[in-house]
Amino acid sequence: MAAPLVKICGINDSDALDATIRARADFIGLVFFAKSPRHVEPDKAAMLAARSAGRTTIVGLFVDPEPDYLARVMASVPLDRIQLHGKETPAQAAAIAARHGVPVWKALGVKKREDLLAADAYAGAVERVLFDAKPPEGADLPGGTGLRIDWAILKGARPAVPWMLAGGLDPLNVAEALSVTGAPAVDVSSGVEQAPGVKDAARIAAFCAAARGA
Ligand SMILES: O=C(O)c1ccccc1N[C@@H]1O[C@H](COP(=O)(O)O)[C@@H](O)[C@H]1O
Repeated sequence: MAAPLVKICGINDSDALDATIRARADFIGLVFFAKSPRHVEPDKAAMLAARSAGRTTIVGLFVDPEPDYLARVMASVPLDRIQLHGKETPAQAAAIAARHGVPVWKALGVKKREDLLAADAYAGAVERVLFDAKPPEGADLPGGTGLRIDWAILKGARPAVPWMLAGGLDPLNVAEALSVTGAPAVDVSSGVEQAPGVKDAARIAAFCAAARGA
């Protein structure tokens, strides 16, 4: 089986970026959501993108973005992918991809097996869906919380769109998560931090190694 693709999300400073590039992560995520402890302003994001100098693929994470805000970020930060982590419909996701000429990923909250069916509606609209744990009702953050999906739900899952596993992954559990679910790609944020919004270089390296060794 091919090595899984790895995304490290919530990169917000040069040290974290450099650690992620050293660990050869396939994707880095920049969070554009003011309520997140990982939020980056567009000018800082542009600096991080320039520093990465094409050595990784940059994913911009948005939650139900206002069109003007998304356009402002896209004008100053060379994002390779747009990840939508709110309640965006397939039509909205397709419109964002068309308007900005960038493939879109759509995060879907999963608590039970039927939740996986939501992926099918995004076929043709997005490049990839991202299965994340469903946040509790009324939660401030729709992701980046360390909550985990019951991986057994994903056993044998064959969504109509390429997919990625997220939610509560860390260096110690990612190999088991991959082995139970067969996920082709994984995404982590809080599991490679020493405090909310503060990435840990050793945990980033350990996560990438564990995912590739799985
Ligand atoms: O990382 C954030 O702060 C964030 C904010 C709003 C929506 C999503 C966010 N992160 C994404 O959430 C999942 C799971 O994160 P974790 O590993 O459980 O902390 C992941 O896809 C992040 O990209």
